[in-house]
Formats: sequence, C-alpha cells, structure tokens
Amino acid sequence: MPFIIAIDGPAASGKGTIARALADRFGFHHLDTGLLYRATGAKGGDAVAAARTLTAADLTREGLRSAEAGQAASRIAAIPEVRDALVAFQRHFAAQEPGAVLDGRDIGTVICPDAPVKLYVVASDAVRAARRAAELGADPDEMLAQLRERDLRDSQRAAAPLRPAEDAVVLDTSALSIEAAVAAAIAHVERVRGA
Ligand SMILES: Nc1ncnc2c1ncn2[C@@H]1O[C@H](COP(=O)(O)OP(=O)(O)OP(=O)(O)O)[C@@H](O)[C@H]1O
Ligand SMILES: Nc1ccn([C@@H]2O[C@H](COP(=O)(O)O)[C@@H](O)[C@H]2O)c(=O)n1
Repeated sequence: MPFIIAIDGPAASGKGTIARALADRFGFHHLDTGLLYRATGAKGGDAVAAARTLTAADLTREGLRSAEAGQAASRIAAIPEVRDALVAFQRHFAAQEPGAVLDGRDIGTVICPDAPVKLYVVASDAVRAARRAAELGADPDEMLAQLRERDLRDSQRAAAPLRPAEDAVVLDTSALSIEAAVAAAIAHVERVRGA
C-alpha cells in the first residue's frame, strides 16, 4: 500500500519546499496540486470546462508561478465543479508506489483523508510576504495584501475550505530555516513510519 504524505497550509508557508524535500528523502512522487488550479485559471474561458480538459502541457504554461496566476487560481478554486473535476487525477497520483507527497489546501481533509501523515504548514503573514516578495522580486506590502486576500477566499469558500484536518500536525516555519523545517518534517514522517 502506498504511503501518503498530505501537506496543506496557506500561501507561501513553505508547503512546496517541504513536500519536495520529503519526496526526495523518501523516494516518493510529488504533486504540487496548486499547479492544477493555477493552470486551470490560466486557461481562461469557462473554468469548469478548463479543469475537465486539463492536459500535461497546460501545467508547463509560462507564468503559472506569478502572483496574478495565484489570484486567478484562488477564484476558480472556489467553484465546486472545478474541484470535482480535479479529484480523480489527484487520488490516482496519490495511489502510486512506494508513496506520494501532495501539497495543497484540501489534501488532508478531502483528497487523502486517510493519509498516515498530515502536516499543516504555517508561518506568520509578514514572514510569508517577505519570502514571496524575495522569490518574485515583488513589493512585500503588495505581497502581504495579496496573500491575505487569497487566504481569506481560500478559507471562507464553501467547497473544501483551507483548514487543518483534525489529525494534522501543525508545523510553524516562521522562525525555521528551510533546513530546520525540512528536518522537523522528516523526523515526523520517520516517527509515524516507525510506529
Ligand atoms: N523555512 C523557510 N525559510 C526561508 N524561506 C523559505 C522557507 N520555506 C520556504 N521558503 C521560501 O519561501 C517561498 C515560498 O515557499 P513555498 O513555495 O514552499 O511555499 P508554498 O506554501 O508551497 O506556497 P504556495 O502555496 O503559494 O505554492 C519560496 O521562495 C521558498 O524558497
Ligand atoms: N489543493 C489545492 C491547491 C490549491 N488551491 C487553490 O489554488 C491556489 C494556488 O495554489 P498555490 O498552492 O499554488 O499557491 C490557492 O490559493 C487555492 O485557491 C486549492 O484550492 N486547493
């Protein structure tokens, strides 16, 4: 049976960084599920049709990591039919041997509710804005406003809102280096796997 690691949390909290490192460390597959929503939003037109016809090529479109693509993704991610269209792909991905790491907003709550490891990665608003500003070469105040707007929309939507699963372990990376955050995540996975 594949070992599934579900990682959720608000924007720029460090989910993807930790997810990639865990996949690397344990030899698991990794899926950044935010990319599915970014690619769907970037296709334009009818979002439900875009989600239903998403291809691998759509995921390589230029500009998907931009702040604008993140905002567009968050708007279409509130549409239940868009989310429904992306569920099967994510669950199929998660079923790969020897295991998979998926990061997003609803992995522990909706996509893989039985995952043995669920991490909910957080960091303070100011830290997240500073990290994203450095990453995109953007203004930290502008990033702060955008992150807050996106988090609010993601956590208040009716369909699969952003929230920790009841059995998720919260990892606050505000004061942690990337190395320290990854080490904490690896230690948790090893505890669960050894249990
Ligand atoms: N512990 C950390 N210390 C310093 N910088 C970090 C840390 N974790 C992540 N970063 C940096 O912060 C930025 C955001 O991290 P990352 O992309 O992993 O966040 P995310 O939660 O996956 O974001 P999103 O949900 O928007 O995809 C990246 O530039 C990353 O290198
Ligand atoms: N499982 C997920 C993943 C993402 N979203 C939405 O997509 C937006 C972009 O995600 P990033 O992780 O790439 O920043 C995000 O703000 C969510 O609205 C989602 O709903 N569920």
